Formats: sequence, C-alpha cells, structure tokens
Amino acid sequence: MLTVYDCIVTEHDLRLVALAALVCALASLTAVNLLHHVLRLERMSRGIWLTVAAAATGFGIWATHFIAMLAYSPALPTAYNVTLTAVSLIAAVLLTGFGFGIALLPGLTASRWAGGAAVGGGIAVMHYTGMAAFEVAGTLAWDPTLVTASILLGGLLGAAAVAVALHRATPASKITGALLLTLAICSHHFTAMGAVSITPDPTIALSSSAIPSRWLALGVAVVSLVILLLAFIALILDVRDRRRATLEMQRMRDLTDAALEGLVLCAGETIVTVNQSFARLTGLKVEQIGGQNLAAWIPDALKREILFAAPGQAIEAELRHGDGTLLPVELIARPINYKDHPHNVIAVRDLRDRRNAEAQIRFLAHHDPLTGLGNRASFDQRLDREITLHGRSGRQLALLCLDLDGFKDVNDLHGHAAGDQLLKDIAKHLSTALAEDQMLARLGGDEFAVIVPSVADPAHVGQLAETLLKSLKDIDGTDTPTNLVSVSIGIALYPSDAKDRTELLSSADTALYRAKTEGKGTYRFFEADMGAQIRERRSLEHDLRSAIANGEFNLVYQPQAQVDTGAVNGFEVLLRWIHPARGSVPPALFIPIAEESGLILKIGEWVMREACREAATWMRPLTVGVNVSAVQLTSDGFADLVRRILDETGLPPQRLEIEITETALIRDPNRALQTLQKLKSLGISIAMDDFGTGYSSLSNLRAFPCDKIKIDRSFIQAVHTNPQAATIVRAVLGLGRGLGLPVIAEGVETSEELSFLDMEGCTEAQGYLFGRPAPIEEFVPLLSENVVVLPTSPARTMAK
Ligand SMILES: Nc1nc2c(ncn2[C@@H]2O[C@@H]3COP(=O)(O)O[C@H]4[C@@H](O)[C@H](n5cnc6c(=O)[nH]c(N)nc65)O[C@@H]4COP(=O)(O)O[C@H]3[C@H]2O)c(=O)[nH]1
Repeated sequence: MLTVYDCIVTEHDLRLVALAALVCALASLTAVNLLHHVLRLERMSRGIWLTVAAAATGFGIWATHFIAMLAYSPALPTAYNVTLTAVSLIAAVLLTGFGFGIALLPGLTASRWAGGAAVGGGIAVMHYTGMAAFEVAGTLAWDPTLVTASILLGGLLGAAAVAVALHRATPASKITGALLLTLAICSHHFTAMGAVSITPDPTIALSSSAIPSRWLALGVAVVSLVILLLAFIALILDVRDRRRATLEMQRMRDLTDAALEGLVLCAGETIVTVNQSFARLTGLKVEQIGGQNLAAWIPDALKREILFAAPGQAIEAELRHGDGTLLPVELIARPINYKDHPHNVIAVRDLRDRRNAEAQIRFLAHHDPLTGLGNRASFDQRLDREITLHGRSGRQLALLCLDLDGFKDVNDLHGHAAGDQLLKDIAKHLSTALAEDQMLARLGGDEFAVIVPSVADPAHVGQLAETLLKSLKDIDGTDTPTNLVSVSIGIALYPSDAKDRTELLSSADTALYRAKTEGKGTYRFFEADMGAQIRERRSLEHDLRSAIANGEFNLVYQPQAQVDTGAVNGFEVLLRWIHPARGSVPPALFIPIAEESGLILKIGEWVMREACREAATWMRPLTVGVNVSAVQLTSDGFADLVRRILDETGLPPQRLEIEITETALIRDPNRALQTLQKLKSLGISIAMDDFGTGYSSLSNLRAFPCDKIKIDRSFIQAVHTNPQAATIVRAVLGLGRGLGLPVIAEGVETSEELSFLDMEGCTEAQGYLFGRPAPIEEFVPLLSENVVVLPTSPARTMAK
C-alpha cells in the first residue's frame, strides 16, 4: 500500500494524476449514462449504442492510463511502441464492450457482476498491454503481489461498479456506479504502477519507431476530446430520455387516472404507484400510498396469494379504507414489464354499488317495496314452513287475512300518494302490535296477512285481532284519510280449518268476506258453513256483471200518495233482477254485492236513465224517486251524469227525487255535500230514506240540503204493537215539522196504520195499501188522470 502511495506521490506529477482521474470520472459517467440509454432502447438498436458505450469506456480507460503515464517521470528517456499502444486501446474497447454485453443480459443480477468483472479484466489487459508498449532506458521488474492485487481491484471494483450502476435508473445509483468504475480504473492503474520498478540500463536504447511521449500527449488529448464529445452526446441523450420518460409517465398517469377502476402497480408486494381512483377508494392521496406494502390495503394474505397465482382472474376481496373500514372489491392482477423489471398491475373494482344492488334485488324478491313488509313469495314460504312444523308438533297455527274497507275511495278521492301513505301507516301500526315470532306480509293492493304460530287458545287470536283493529284507530288522520277506511279481518286455524296452505288461505279469506259483509271494521273466525255462502255470493257477483247486457233487469214502480186524499204524487222506482236460473233475486241481496264490487255505478246509471225516460213520457207531472247508493253519490261526476240524463230524456229536474240514506252521507260527508248541492242547484229534490234506522241525526238533516224525510217501514209496521215505534214515528214527524220538511211514511200496509199517520199529521205515504211495486203499465190510469189509489178506505173522498 505504501509502495503504491510512494509511487503516486514521488514518481508522478500530481496535476496530471488529477487530470487522469478527472478524465476517468468523465468517461465512467458517460459509460453509465450510455448503458442506461441502451437499456431503454429496443433490442434491435441496442448494438450501436453498446458500441458507443464500449468506445467511451475503452477510450476513457486508455486515456486515463496514458495521462497517468505522462504524469509518471522515471527520470529516464521513455517512448511508446505504436503497435502495442494501438492494441491496448483496441483491447480496452473490445473487452469493455464484451463486459457490457454480458451485463446487459436481461433478468440476471449475476450477469451484471460478471459483465463488470469482464470490464475489470479489460482494464487490466489494457494496462499491461500499455505497459508492454512502454519503452524506457532500463529494465522493468514486477512485484507479483501488487500485480495480482491490481488485477483483483480492477475486477472486483469493476464488477461492483456495473452492478450498482445498472441496479436503478436513479441519479444516486448512476453516480455511485460511475465513481466505482473510476475507482476500479484508477486503483488498478496506480497499484499496477506500484508493482513496477525500473533499473536504469544505458545499454538499452529506445526503438526508433517508438512514439515519443509528447506525441503520446497529443494522442491522449485527441482521445480525451473524443471522450468529452461522447460525454456530451450521452448527456443530451440522457436529458432527452428523461424528458420522454417524464412525458410518458405523465401520459400513463393521466390515462390511469382517467380509469374508473383503481389501478395499483406493484413490484412484488410493494406498491410502486397507484392511480387517483385507487387513492379515492382508500380515502388517501396518491403520494401517501406509493412505497407501502400491498398487505396494508388488502389484508387477506390468502387472497393476495391467489391474486398473483392466477393472473387475469377476477377474485373478490376486501380493501382496507384509510379509516380502517373494509370495502368489497374485485381484483384482477396482470404481470407487466415496467422499467425492464417484472411488475404486476392490479385492477381494483369497487363492488359496493353492485353489492347494494344485489341486496336491493334480494330485498325486493322477498319484500313489498312500498311498506317494506314481506311480500307474497316470502309469506308463502314462511306459511309452508310453519305448516310443516305445526303439522309435526300438533300445535295450532292461525292465519289472519286483513283487508281495508273503502281503500279504493281513498285512492279515488285523495289520490294515489295518499293511498300509499295510508298503506305505509297501516303497515307500521300493525307491525308494532305484533310479537317477534308473528309475521305480517302485504299480499296485494290493500290485503295484508298475519301468521301467528303456536296458538294455545283461539281466543288469544281474537284478542290479537281486536288489538290490530284498535291499533289502526290510533293512526293520525291528518295526512291520511283514515276516517274513510276500516279494516276487516278473517281468521282461520291450522289444522282445524284447513289441511294445507291453499285451503288455509281460502278459509281465512272466507272468514274475511264474512267480516266485510257483516259490518266491516270487525273480525270473524272461519266457520265450516261459511264457504257455501261465500261461493253463493261470488256466483251472484259474477252473474251481476252480465245482467245489464243480458237485459235481466227491469224497473217496478210504487206509488206515493197523499195520506188524506189518497191522491198520487209520484212513484218510487225499484229495481228487479230476473236471474235466468234463480228467477227473481231480491234487491236486498244483490244491491250490497253490486255496491261492494262497484257494479252499482253502471247499474245505477241504467236505473236512472230508464226511470227518467219513463217518467218523461207520463202525462201528469208526477215525481219519480230513484234510489242512489253511497258509491254513486261519492263517485266522480255523478251530478254531471244526472244532468246529462235529464237533458237526454227531457225530464224536468223538479220531477226527479233522489233517495239517499244517511250512511251514504257519512261515508264522505264533504264530497256528498258537494254532489247534493250540485243536484239541488239543478232543481232536483233530495229525500232522506230509511230515516230512523241509521244515525237519525238532526245535524245530518240540517247540514245536507234535504227536501223530504222517509220514515222507515219497520216503524210503521210496528206502530200498533210497539209503543216505542209509535214514539219514534211521532218524533220524526215532529222533527219534520220543526225543520219545515215534509215526511213520507214507507211500508203502509193497513188502514189502521194510515189512520194513525193521518192523526199524527203525516201527509204522505207509500206501501202495499196504495199499491205494490209493479211494472208501470199497471199504473197507466194514474199517469194520465188524477185517480185516487185508495179504494179500500170508505172514509176517504174519491177525488177526480
Ligand atoms: N213489507 C213491505 N215492504 C214494502 C211495502 N212497500 C214497499 N215495500 C218495499 O220496501 C222497499 C222500499 O225501498 P227502499 O227502502 O228504498 O229499499 C230498497 C233500496 O234500498 C234497494 N233498492 C231497490 N232498488 C234500488 C235501486 O234501483 N238502486 C239502489 N241503489 N237501491 C235500490 O233495495 C231495497 C229493497 O227494495 P225492495 O225489495 O224493492 O223493497 C222495497 C219495497 O218493495 C210494504 O207495504 N210492506
């Protein structure tokens, strides 16, 4: 070591040593930059630039050697053999090119070390060939240890230089590599120079063809200029490559950021970079993620293993958000070559929307979207399950079918939004009244059902039905018109009322039908004989639908006469249905069915038109009383319909009397009032039918524009037997007098009843005593002349 130091300090011109080191460093940096340039090139165009890199390095080694030789002053005449000097340059270029070629073999780290060692070998070959070209007037002696050391230094440092320089494309890696290469060349040179000792020998003459040292200096200067030029080219190339790489990187980043999916570039499990979409998924910034381990974001090690083991295959995993929550994602990995190194790109797709949609679909498949209750499908499944369980255990199961009475009116009168709101409110109230193990489902428009498992006593189910009915009374009617609806409930038990689901549903439905027909807003248990009645009712409803078209209806007329004179004032029109198989079906049977099914609208229109057409043909201006049901009165445009019929038939409105019951008013008082006012404004009169049986409310008589009160026939017929009935008749007659409204008594069958009415001041009557309802042809004389209809009463004056 000391020998080498002595050699540098005492035998060399240090300024030239510094210049040699500078040229060497410049050549090394040029070589490293050119090597990286070669790496970035297509394989095809690599050869040329590999040659340029080999030339720059070979020339650099050569120039370093000869500048250092110029710095060497053994105080003897020296010169250089031309051929060997040229060979040393060629050897330096060729061996460096060979070493670089090995080092650039793709994918092998060992090849970089081997290539670097070959470059180190080139340095040694060049040096010792150069020394062979060295002529001096003396003899050279070599220290074998230092020679070996010089070769090892060149080889080892050369290997390390190339390996480090090519490890990464960072400036640090490049500079370190270049410094190591400089060190390899310089350390080799000066160690080798330390190994040589010259013994002056005046007998040895320098050959005449040898280049003198000053010529060598010129040659070295030229070579150094070549190195400078190559270095400049390498710099330009490097800057250009960097700019391109930056642009390319920016383009790639823009492209990946535009992707909706998250993209992660990984070297092994280390994240190199990510795009904006991925950063968004994690809630962090792009810069915060680069350099981290993939495990920080995809915690499931097995999933990561599968991901890399099966490139191109989508796998579902969980991604950790910056806040620690886990998101469902789909991952696909693809291997790519990035910066000549194998990498993986992982596409990350957010599955939250898909999962939500799937959950939504699953929910919709089993739930009613409006109320959130179970739907028919999930109800059927549960019922089947419960039936199987109860069948095995022998316990009882109850099924409650609920139906809203009057729900159609809510939709018609208040709109569908109000109807929907009402259904939601009802679902909420019913749900809160039920226990955990009971299931409420919405089976259709206004149909709900409740499954009650493990029924110990049917009376408990009755109590539950009452609770449900009561719970609906609590609904605040400000937003939803609950006063228009009530709920009817039908209850059937398994296994006593049915042997399977279909039969159980049918039994509960039958009980529901009964509840609806027997007052609504109530509940009924299934009874064995209900089925036949319901079938009967449904069959009638079916036949009613075609009754008008089949001409099965006709009208009968019943006279209404003055009590004192018997003079006829008009007729009440009554509908008759002659069923092709059953014969005459009483209105008390089919009118409620027509009302419930809505058929009354068509039927009522037919009655009104026929009655008006008939009355318009009468010679005398008698009144015609037409019964109008609640459904008609509250239907859209009823008053307009009546006006059109009057126009069509030509009947003066004053001759038409519409008979309504109090129940029709109570159903929807506002709408009823509006319609009645319109009818009144047309000149039509209104009679309050069946008075005394329903609400018999004075306020109704006051609030609605009524022209006549009709006392129900049940009171008239009991007037002699039941003192209470007589009192009611008197009270109604008093009410009429007080309000200034005429009162007509219905169902007068005997002269005693008539006498009573006469005595009590009732002015008008109707009943079998005056005439049974009959086809109008039977009353022809009454229509043309003022014939009194009461021939049986001798007390009465016959009026002409
Ligand atoms: N025992 C007895 N009965 C008498 C006597 N005088 C009349 N009647 C019966 O009493 C009912 C009077 O009709 P209502 O109270 O309007 O009661 C009617 C009415 O509410 C309804 N109805 C009949 N036709 C129509 C119609 O065209 N439209 C509507 N909406 N309802 C109708 O059907 C109900 C029953 O009608 P009907 O069976 O025809 O029964 C009629 C009539 O035949 C009597 O002296 N003794």
